[in-house]
Amino acid sequence: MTDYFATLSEFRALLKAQPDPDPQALAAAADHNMQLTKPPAALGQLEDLALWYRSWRAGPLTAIAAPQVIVFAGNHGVAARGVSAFPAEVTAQMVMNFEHGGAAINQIAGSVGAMLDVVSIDLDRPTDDFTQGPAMSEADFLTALKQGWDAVNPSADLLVVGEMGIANTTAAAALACAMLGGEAADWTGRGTGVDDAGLTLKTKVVAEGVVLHQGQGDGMETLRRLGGREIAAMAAAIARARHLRIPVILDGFICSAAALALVKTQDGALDHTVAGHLSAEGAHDKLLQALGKKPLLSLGLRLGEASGGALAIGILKAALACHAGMATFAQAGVTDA
Ligand SMILES: Cc1cc2ncn([C@H]3O[C@H](COP(=O)(O)O)[C@@H](O)[C@H]3O)c2cc1C
Ligand SMILES: O=C(O)c1cccnc1
Repeated sequence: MTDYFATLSEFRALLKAQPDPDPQALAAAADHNMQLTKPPAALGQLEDLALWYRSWRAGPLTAIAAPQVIVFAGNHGVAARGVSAFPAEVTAQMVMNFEHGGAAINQIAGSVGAMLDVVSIDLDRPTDDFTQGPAMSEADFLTALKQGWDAVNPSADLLVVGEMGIANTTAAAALACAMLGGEAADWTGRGTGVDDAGLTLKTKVVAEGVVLHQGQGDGMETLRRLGGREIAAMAAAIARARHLRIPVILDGFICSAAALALVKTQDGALDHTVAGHLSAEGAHDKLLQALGKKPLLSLGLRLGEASGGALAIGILKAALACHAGMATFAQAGVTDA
């Protein structure tokens, strides 16, 4: 199996040839789970998570030791339409903040013991305004996909991807609307906190983009037309993780829109992912329903930066710590039912 791509059709071919979960590892994990010192299913979803995780990472029973968080940053031409409560320069300023350890994601990643990588993609060159034409040329789109693919650390044992890009809730709403249908208003939320007039304008901009680009191709083509560099990179990183059998926790609304583009291109492309949290951004619940994912956490976050996904690393770590570290009934001398 080839593990790189020089063209978009090679990227699509890679998506088609992705590995599946290991049924033997899953059966062994289920058997082990039954022997642990607790009533059956008493750890609820933690047990499902452990079994799912082990089905992707066959091999010795171990705790999660090397989670990776990647924040991709990109700028959006559509920001010039006034769709964000903040100016576009904040994207680059926040990248500096990530590098100096001052953002929310620095603290959250640190608190769950994850390494944090920040990848800026052509911040000086915003994408084109998607209400005028495709956001990215094929060459720019391919470059962003490669940045995402390359950013995944092959020795990570869990991945969370997130983003920074002023105006990217507009791009994410347009992606969801184009791929899932409905009205622009169904998918457009307040992002960084636009007021009512801002929300009306933002909804109009989303509708214009969807009218221009809807039905022009598969998920990848929609991503090129309505997405952004950081959104494309997130999609490619999620795909690379599958290639490396690294389970992925999805973050909020924007990350979910990137994920949607993958699964609209290739059925099953998100089987190695779970939803970390439910974002307070308007349409995230509907988007997660479309992905068939139930969020692990619901804490009212509406930040992005991989923050909600990174918080859920703690849940997955605990699930695997129980699965790998608990004694069996036989080992502990506890009487089984
Ligand atoms: C200081 C600051 C830090 C952030 N961290 C993430 N975002 C989030 O807000 C942006 C999306 O919202 P919109 O579409 O309304 O621009 C993205 O950059 C996202 O990551 C931030 C936004 C700001 C202002
Ligand atoms: O859920 C998200 O990803 C989100 C919501 C609001 C602003 N930025 C990101």
